[in-house]
Order: sequence, then C-alpha cells, then structure tokens
Amino acid sequence: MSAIEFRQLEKRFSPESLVLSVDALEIPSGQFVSLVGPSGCGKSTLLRLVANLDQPSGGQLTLSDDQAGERAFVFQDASLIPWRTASENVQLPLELRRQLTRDDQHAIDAAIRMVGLQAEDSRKFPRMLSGGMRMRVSLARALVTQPRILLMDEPFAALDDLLRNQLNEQLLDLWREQKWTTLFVTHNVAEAVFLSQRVLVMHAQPGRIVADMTVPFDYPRRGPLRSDPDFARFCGEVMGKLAGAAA
Ligand SMILES: Nc1ncnc2c1ncn2[C@@H]1O[C@H](COP(=O)(O)OP(=O)(O)OP(=O)(O)O)[C@@H](O)[C@H]1O
Repeated sequence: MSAIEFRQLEKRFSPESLVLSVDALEIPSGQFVSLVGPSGCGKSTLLRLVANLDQPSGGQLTLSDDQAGERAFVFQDASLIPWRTASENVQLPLELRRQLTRDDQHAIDAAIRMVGLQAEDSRKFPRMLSGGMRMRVSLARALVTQPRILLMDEPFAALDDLLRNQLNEQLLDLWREQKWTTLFVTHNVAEAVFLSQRVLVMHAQPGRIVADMTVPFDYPRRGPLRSDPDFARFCGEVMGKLAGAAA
C-alpha cells in the first residue's frame, strides 16, 4: 500500500482560485520524492496538506496506517528559538507533547549525533552556530520525534553550494538508514535529481503535476555523480519539463 495517496485533491484559498489540483498520486512508503516547479505552483501547499497544517478543499489525501503518526517538517529558515541552546531546541517537539522523561534525553542526544553535531555544539545558542549547523539543529528537531514522513521545504536553499552538497549526501545516508517517506521541495534541479528516486515537476495556475520522472541512478550517490554526463542529461530533461511549465 502507498504511504501517501492523493485522489482528485483540490486546494482553494477562495472559491474562485484553484491553487492546487492533484488527480491521482501515490507515494510508496520509504520513497524519496522531490517537487520542482515555478514559484507559486503550490509546492509548499502540497507539503502543508500532507503535514496536516492545512486541509484540502476537495478530494482525498490518505496516509496509510503506519505512516499516519509522526510527520516532521523542515523549513528553509531553521527557525530556532534564540534563547534556547541547540539541545533545548531539539527537545521542543517532545516537550510540547508531554513531560520529558529520561528516555527523551537519549532520543535528543541520538538526534543530535545523527545529524553530525558534536556534544559541545548542543550546548551552544543559535547565534553561536553557523548557518549549516543551525540547519542541522533544525533537522535534529524534526528527527527527534522519529517521523515516518519527512517533509522538507527548501531546507538548504540559504546555504552555499559546498555545504549544500555535503548536507545532501549526509541526508541521503540518513534516509537510507531510516527510510522515511520523504517529500523534498527545491528550486534546484540538480539537488532534486541528486537526492531523489522520483522528481515531480509542477506547473502553475492551477498548481498541478505535469511530469512524474523516475531518477535512474543507484544509491549510494556521491559527489562525482554530479559531473557525470548522464546526470547532466537527466537534469536537462527535468529542465525541459520545467521550461514547458513556464511556457
Ligand atoms: N494562506 C494562503 N492564503 C491565500 N493564498 C495562499 C495561501 N498560501 C498560499 N497561497 C497561494 O497559493 C499559491 C501556491 O503557493 P505555495 O506557497 O504553495 O507555492 P510554492 O510553489 O511553494 O511557491 P514558492 O516556490 O515561491 O515557495 C500561491 O499563489 C500563493 O499565493
């Protein structure tokens, strides 16, 4: 069974404006899917619907039983609380739910280790951390709840290319270990292709999926793939579908 299933789904913010329309889309459990498309085509809206931060105006969005529990969202802005240490930021989702237990401290430490932060970094305040480290804290805060579905909205867009590439590889290593069903929004086609098993290309007005492309590269994927001619060719195909979107 699919982890996430869309049927005749529509989203309107007012009766006359159809913002998103998805007739049929199935995302199998554990799949890594990227969404690319022009600004305003509804990528974030689609993610917000899956996150249950917003409701469809029509149709159905179904999550399979084993996926309906934890969903975690990572935004472009790390949005950390400035007066809390990294570790205290990571513990926030657990704290909002219930009284913290000793096991929670293990979960917090594990999430911090998982994203490659050192114990001493976890005691620092956000202003003392680099942009990349803040994004790692944001990711750890998402992972501490042990999500089955990970929703990422341009998480690395504000980082320089070198760091972004490095975080792409580390994210893939984590995904291969944890097998979250992952929806990843990006404006960067090479990033979408490098990361995912499947790229969904969207058009605007109304926001809809116009191409569903299977990425033909094996994992693990490492830096040299980015300069492989087949990689460039596939990115070109995705760009072609995007250009069609703009036409
Ligand atoms: N709460 C809201 N109320 C009214 N309109 C909204 C709301 N949220 C989004 N929209 C509209 O829905 C459309 C899709 O927005 P969305 O943020 O999903 O696009 P996007 O593809 O993620 O864009 P970007 O790439 O610029 O982040 C846009 O036209 C936007 O103005």
